[in-house]
Amino acid sequence: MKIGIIGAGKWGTALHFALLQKNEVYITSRHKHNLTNFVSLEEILTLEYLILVLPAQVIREWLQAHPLSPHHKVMLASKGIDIKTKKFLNQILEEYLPLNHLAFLSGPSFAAEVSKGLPTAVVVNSTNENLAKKYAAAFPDFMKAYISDDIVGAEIAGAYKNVIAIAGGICDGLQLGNNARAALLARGLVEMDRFAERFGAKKETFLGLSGAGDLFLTASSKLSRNYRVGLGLAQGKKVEEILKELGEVAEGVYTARAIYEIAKEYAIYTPIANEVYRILQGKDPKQSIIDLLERNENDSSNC
Ligand SMILES: NC(=O)C1=CN([C@@H]2O[C@H](COP(=O)(O)OP(=O)(O)OC[C@H]3O[C@@H](n4cnc5c(N)ncnc54)[C@H](O)[C@@H]3O)[C@@H](O)[C@H]2O)C=CC1
Ligand SMILES: O=C(CO)COP(=O)(O)O
Repeated sequence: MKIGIIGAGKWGTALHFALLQKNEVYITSRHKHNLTNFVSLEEILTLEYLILVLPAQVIREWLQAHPLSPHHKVMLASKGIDIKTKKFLNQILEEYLPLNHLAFLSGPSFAAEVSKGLPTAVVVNSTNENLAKKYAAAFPDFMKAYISDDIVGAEIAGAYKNVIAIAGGICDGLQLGNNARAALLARGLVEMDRFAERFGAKKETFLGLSGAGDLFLTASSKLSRNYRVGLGLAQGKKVEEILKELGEVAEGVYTARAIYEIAKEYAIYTPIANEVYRILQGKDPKQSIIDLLERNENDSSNC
């Protein structure tokens, strides 16, 4: 299969390494990289099967500047929610290509481990089963690719887990212990599912790789940029300083605001995401812990 990857950050280059095992893979980025088959964007756009791996907050402007053609098929590998429009990334891509030309990649997949060829499981989500199978078949033997049609669930799970991962970093940074982290991840998963089901997502998506799998991976490891943001916040650092030190994208910082605003508009109970948003705005993380431990009549569901 000939594949064109757009974006040569950590995840784009990891996918380039992995997919080269079984495919003819080309890659492009706004800056030149010394990678096999690094070509111009113009050359990439002559290919039919593409993978878009840019930070979520630039996807919309990138698509506006580089309109895709009707023959393109795109698998989006980014995770986030556009804060300007409050749209999920599948909603944005559907403005540029028909749904049956789109697939969305989700699941527990640190680029650093994929680049080492370590065993990884992902999910290719599409309403077009044949397209999902085609992209899934492109993955190498060390990456097991499942398929699903729950695009909304996968998109929300992949975005929301980054916000809970920031909370996980805060929890460990404050040395609150294993009991606290377990409670946080369990209640975070319930919150992710509660939010997503309002937009038609399937509960089973949150019990699988896209939800629980990616959440447990990201919210407990220093390999996660979002978890490391949480560690910095627990040390009292400002988010601007943390992101400067990080030098890479931490999607949860933007997704937290998107979820906070969407949840307010739709009256969805999202206590953990709300506290992460408030901490990013300067609230003392220790006060957030106190507030989250307070009983609330909304807490009874899905214990
Ligand atoms: N790193 C990882 O382990 C994983 C990342 N992802 C997702 O993949 C997406 C990309 O993440 P990473 O590659 O890790 O980020 P990164 O920070 O390593 O790289 C981002 C890339 O996007 C490029 N870029 C930034 N602004 C741009 C613009 N306006 N136009 C064109 N290119 C631009 C940068 O030059 C850089 O090459 C994110 O949504 C992330 O959540 C998903 C799974 C794993
Ligand atoms: O999405 C990821 C793993 O599945 C990467 O997480 P971070 O963006 O927090 O590094």
